[in-house]
Amino acid sequence: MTDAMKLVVVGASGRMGQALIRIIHEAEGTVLHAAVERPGAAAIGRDAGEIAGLGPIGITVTDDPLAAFLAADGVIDFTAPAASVEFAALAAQARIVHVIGTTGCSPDDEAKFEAAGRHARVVKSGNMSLGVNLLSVLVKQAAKALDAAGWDIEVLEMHHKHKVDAPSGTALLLGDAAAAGRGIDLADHSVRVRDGHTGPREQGSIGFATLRGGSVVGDHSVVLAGEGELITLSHNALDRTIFARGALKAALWARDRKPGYYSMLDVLGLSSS
Ligand SMILES: NC(=O)c1ccc[n+]([C@@H]2O[C@H](COP(=O)([O-])OP(=O)(O)OC[C@H]3O[C@@H](n4cnc5c(N)ncnc54)[C@H](O)[C@@H]3O)[C@@H](O)[C@H]2O)c1
Ligand SMILES: O=C(O)C1=N[C@H](C(=O)O)CCC1
Repeated sequence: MTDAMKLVVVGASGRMGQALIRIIHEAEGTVLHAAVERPGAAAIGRDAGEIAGLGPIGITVTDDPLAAFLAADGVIDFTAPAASVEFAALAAQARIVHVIGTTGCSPDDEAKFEAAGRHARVVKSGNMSLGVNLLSVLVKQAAKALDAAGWDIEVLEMHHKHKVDAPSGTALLLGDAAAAGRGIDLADHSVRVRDGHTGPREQGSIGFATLRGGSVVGDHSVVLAGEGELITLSHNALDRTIFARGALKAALWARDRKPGYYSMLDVLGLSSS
């Protein structure tokens, strides 16, 4: 029997960090090895279980990721772009699994994650849920089937008021799926803001609309708008545990892989769809 996978949660006192600590605590086959927060965070020195609402579990939150990664098998990272870049270098040094859920990363950050995949087993996705990844496959198929001359594609998203990046990682993932279906590059065809006298819609563009408010966990719709009819493909996240469960699945999947840069579609066996 293989030993339980020893996981580090970075960003331990964040919304996702707490959800991850709870999920790891109840899951079979994984154990919380360490919990890391940024220097100066109120959680440093506190018990990780207390922070996540479990009661004490004997893991003290630290601000020393290098020491935390040393004897670990993997790190799960839902933090911020600069922090994830730093963790990618450390995970590559330790040659462990690095599951990255952080969104809002720049192309330069993405290049660093890919480079880290030469030594670490990196899994990165803008959305770790099964539902959104399956939705992306459907969006790709729909965009392929419906020609750009007759069908316009718009991606809508709403998240809680604390979210700091836009469009969401999921919206971009769905936009990428639509672009892949059409055989185009999203960067050359996306319209991320409309304001003032915009003129008519450019044929073949993929538009984004962002809403922020309240405690919405994550709602996404891809609208395919034709003459006289609309197709809407949607996903509503009701609870953050869907992302935490997906991240855990990714860590366990990556444990026996060779070093590389993987997506959630690889984990779910949907990458050839
Ligand atoms: N891919 C997905 O499925 C998915 C799902 C949910 C959230 N997210 C993304 O995950 C990220 C975090 O979301 P959240 O709602 O938990 O945010 P949050 O602000 O509640 O938590 C982020 C945590 O990271 C910590 N952090 C920042 N820098 C750090 C550092 N250098 N070292 C250690 N900890 C550090 C912060 O102190 C904070 O506690 C965001 O980018 C969000 O978009 C992705
Ligand atoms: O709460 C967030 O922040 C979320 N971020 C991801 C995104 O940017 O798509 C996934 C949904 C929740």
